[in-house]
Amino acid sequence: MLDLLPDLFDHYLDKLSLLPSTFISYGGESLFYGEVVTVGCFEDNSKVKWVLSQAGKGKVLVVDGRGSSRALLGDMIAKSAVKNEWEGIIIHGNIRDVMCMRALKIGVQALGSNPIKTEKRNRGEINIELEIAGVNIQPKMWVYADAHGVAFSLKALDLSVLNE
Ligand SMILES: O=C([O-])CC(=O)C(=O)O
Repeated sequence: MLDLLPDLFDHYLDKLSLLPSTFISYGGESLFYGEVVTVGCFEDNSKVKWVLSQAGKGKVLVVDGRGSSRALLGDMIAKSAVKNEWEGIIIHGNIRDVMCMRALKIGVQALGSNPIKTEKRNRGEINIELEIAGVNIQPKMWVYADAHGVAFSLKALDLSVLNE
């Protein structure tokens, strides 16, 4: 299965909030979903690095870069996320090492790329409520992503109905 969002919206239109931003899929997996973990940060990806060094099976990290221009994710941090079994990473901001990302078995979506990394000064917050492009995002919500974009739901949706 490579397309998820069209069927998901056919079944669950009222339960989903689609992010209006245009994300680019950079990871080796274009379709991914899971329970939301959040980070909010500005020009400092210390918390992104720390969170992705923890166990992530069934989870997707959603990062609000709050208008940061420097890269909030690179290949080393993404490799650590793969090792720790994260399903995916969604960055409302930029990433780097974009060609390496394609080889990694993980979903990565971001607004764009920037070759310069941030300064790690341990600033930023983990598991806070985010407001991205008018969509309220809370930890433990569920997120679904594919080439069509990124959509959130309050609870996990039953995907078995999509094959009916
Ligand atoms: O360390 C960083 O900020 C980003 C990076 O280059 C990597 O993850 O490889």
